[in-house]
Amino acid sequence: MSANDWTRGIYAITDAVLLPDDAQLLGACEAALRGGLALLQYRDKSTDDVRRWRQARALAALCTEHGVPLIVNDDLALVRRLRVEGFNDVGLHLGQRDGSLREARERLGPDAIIGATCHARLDFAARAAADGASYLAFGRFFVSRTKPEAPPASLELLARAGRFGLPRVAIGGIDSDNASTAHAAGAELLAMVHAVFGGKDPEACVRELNLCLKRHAAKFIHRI
Ligand SMILES: Cc1ncc(COP(=O)(O)OP(=O)(O)O)c(N)n1
Ligand SMILES: Cc1nc(C(=O)O)sc1CCOP(=O)(O)O
Ligand SMILES: [Mg+2]
Repeated sequence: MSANDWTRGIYAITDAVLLPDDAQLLGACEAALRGGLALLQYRDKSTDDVRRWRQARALAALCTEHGVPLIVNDDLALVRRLRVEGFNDVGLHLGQRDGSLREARERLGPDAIIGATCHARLDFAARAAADGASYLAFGRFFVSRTKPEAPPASLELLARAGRFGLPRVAIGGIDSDNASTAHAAGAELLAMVHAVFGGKDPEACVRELNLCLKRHAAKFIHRI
């Protein structure tokens, strides 16, 4: 099991354009992990199965060293293969068109982390929660450089999504300027691609994001 609490904090997502080869991918992810991630997602939309397996396996080993769960985007078969190899902390993220969450839960068992994209829809969130999701992802909340075409969502949705009792992920254009706003609106996890992997220093960037969250939490505690 992972040593850290994965249910709150910074959730970094890889990008094959920003990190085009193994050395860049692993170097940037190791730096981000040193900065203090709650979760790392391997997101590679290519059909290069050999590369996807090699990279996912290397990331799973890296995440195990840091006690942070690796989440694989879209690909249940890849997650199952990694878990057979002993990477028991590897989980899955599914969008609305990525197959049945209920079936993924049956195949991966009760302990696997399985996340669901809910866009701006509480009905999607209700179904995902009933089907066994571990977290619910909403967005996009801001202008996204990685996925500008993702449907927009407004922050007030996050408070209403609290009724499901699952960690809420905010995604889409999150950065150090707006992270505390999304956190204040109810997101326990802040997912981002460009803010972490679009710059030169993922470690410093994740440290700064964690500081933003800490400062925000301290302000809140001070007020009550
Ligand atoms: C944490 C998180 N939230 C949302 C998504 C988007 O998933 P999806 O809608 O399936 O789109 P793709 O990422 O597959 O293009 C995500 N990957 N992670
Ligand atoms: C993969 C993805 N899904 C989104 C959604 O809204 O469902 S937004 C997004 C991209 C997030 O990247 P960035 O932090 O660079 O905006
Ligand atoms: Mg998907």
